[in-house]
Amino acid sequence: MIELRNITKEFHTGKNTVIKALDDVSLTVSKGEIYGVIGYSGAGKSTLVRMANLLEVPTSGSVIIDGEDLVTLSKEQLRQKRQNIGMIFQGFNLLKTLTVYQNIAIPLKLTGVSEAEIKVRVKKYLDIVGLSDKTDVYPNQLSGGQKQRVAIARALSHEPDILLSDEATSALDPDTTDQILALLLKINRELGITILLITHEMHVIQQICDRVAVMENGKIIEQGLVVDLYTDPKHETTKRFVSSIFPSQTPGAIIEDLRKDGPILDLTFVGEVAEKPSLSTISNLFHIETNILSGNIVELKDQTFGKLRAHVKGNTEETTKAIDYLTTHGVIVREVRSHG
Ligand SMILES: Nc1ncnc2c1ncn2[C@@H]1O[C@H](COP(=O)(O)OP(=O)(O)OP(=O)(O)O)[C@@H](O)[C@H]1O
Repeated sequence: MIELRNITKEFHTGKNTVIKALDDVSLTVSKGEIYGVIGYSGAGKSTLVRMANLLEVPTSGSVIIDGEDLVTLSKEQLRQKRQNIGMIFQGFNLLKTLTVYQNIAIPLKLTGVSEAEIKVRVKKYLDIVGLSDKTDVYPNQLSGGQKQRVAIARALSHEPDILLSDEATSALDPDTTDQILALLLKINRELGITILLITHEMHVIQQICDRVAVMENGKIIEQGLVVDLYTDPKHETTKRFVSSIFPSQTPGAIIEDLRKDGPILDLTFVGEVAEKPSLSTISNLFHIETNILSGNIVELKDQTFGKLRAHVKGNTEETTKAIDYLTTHGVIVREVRSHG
C-alpha cells in the first residue's frame, strides 16, 4: 500500500553543507496494518513520514502509493492522491479562529464537498472521535487530547485509506496518550485505515503497532514484527529502546558475585507462556533454587510479552535440566555473563 523505495533526502543548508536526512531507506507498509517508525531525535523520522504524501520530495527514490509513484505525478494528480492520505501532527495544526466544526468543514469545502455532505461528515467523524458535543467551541477551549481528536476527525473526514501520524501523542500526558492510541487502533480496526506513524516512544509501538522500523542517522537499522524486535533485538539502539520498557538492570558487580553460586538467566516469555508459573515449576521439578532479580510483563498489541531476570542456584546437572525444561516449554533463555 505504501512503498518507500531507496529514498535518499539531502538538505542543502549552506554553500557546502549537505545533511543526508534519509540515506537509501526502503520500507513497505501493507494494507490494514499499523506500522511504527521509532528513533531518537534527528534520526530522520519526520522526513520519512513526510515522504509518504510528498510533503518532502526525495532527492532520489520512489514513493509508491497503491502502485503509483507520487514523484511522477502532476500537481493536480498529486492533489487528488493526497485526498486519500490523511495526516496528524504533534502540534495538532488547528486554526484558532475557527470553531471545531469550521476546522473540519473548511478543508472539505476547499476540495469541493457539498454543504449537505459536509454536515454529515463532520457529525459522523466527531461522533467517532467522541466529541459530538464540541461542534461550536474554539480550539483554545479544548484540552490537548481533545484538540488531537478534532485533528483526527478532520483527517478522517476526507475518508482516506491511509493515515500518517507525525508524533501525534508526543505533546500529551500518558493517560491522554493511551486514549489517543486506543482511538487510532479503533480507526484502524473499524474503518480499515492503514497507519504509518513515527514516534520516539517504545510505549506507542508496543500498544498499537504490528510492525516497526528502527531508524538511526537517516537509515533503517532494524525492522520487523514488534514481537520479534522485543524478543530478539539485534542492533544496540533497538536494545536500548527495548530496555527502556524493562529498565531495572543489575549492577555488574552484583552479577559477578551471584554467578559464583549459579547462573543468572534472562528469560523471555511470549504469549501464553508469559502467563505460566515457569520459575516455580522448575524449582519444584529440579533441585534448584530460583531468585528473581527483576522482571516485567507488558501487553503488546495482540500478545503478552514478559522478561524475568533470575538467579538459579543448584549443581550444574540440575541447572542444565531446568534450562532445558524452560527452553522446551517455549521460554527463550539467555545466560547473563557480565554487565547489564
Ligand atoms: N528542512 C530542513 N532543512 C535542513 N535540515 C533538515 C530539514 N529537515 C530536517 N533536517 C535535518 O535532517 C535530519 C533528520 O531530521 P528529522 O526531523 O527527519 O528527524 P527526526 O527523527 O524526526 O527528529 P525529531 O524527532 O527531533 O524531529 C536532522 O539532522 C535535521 O536537522
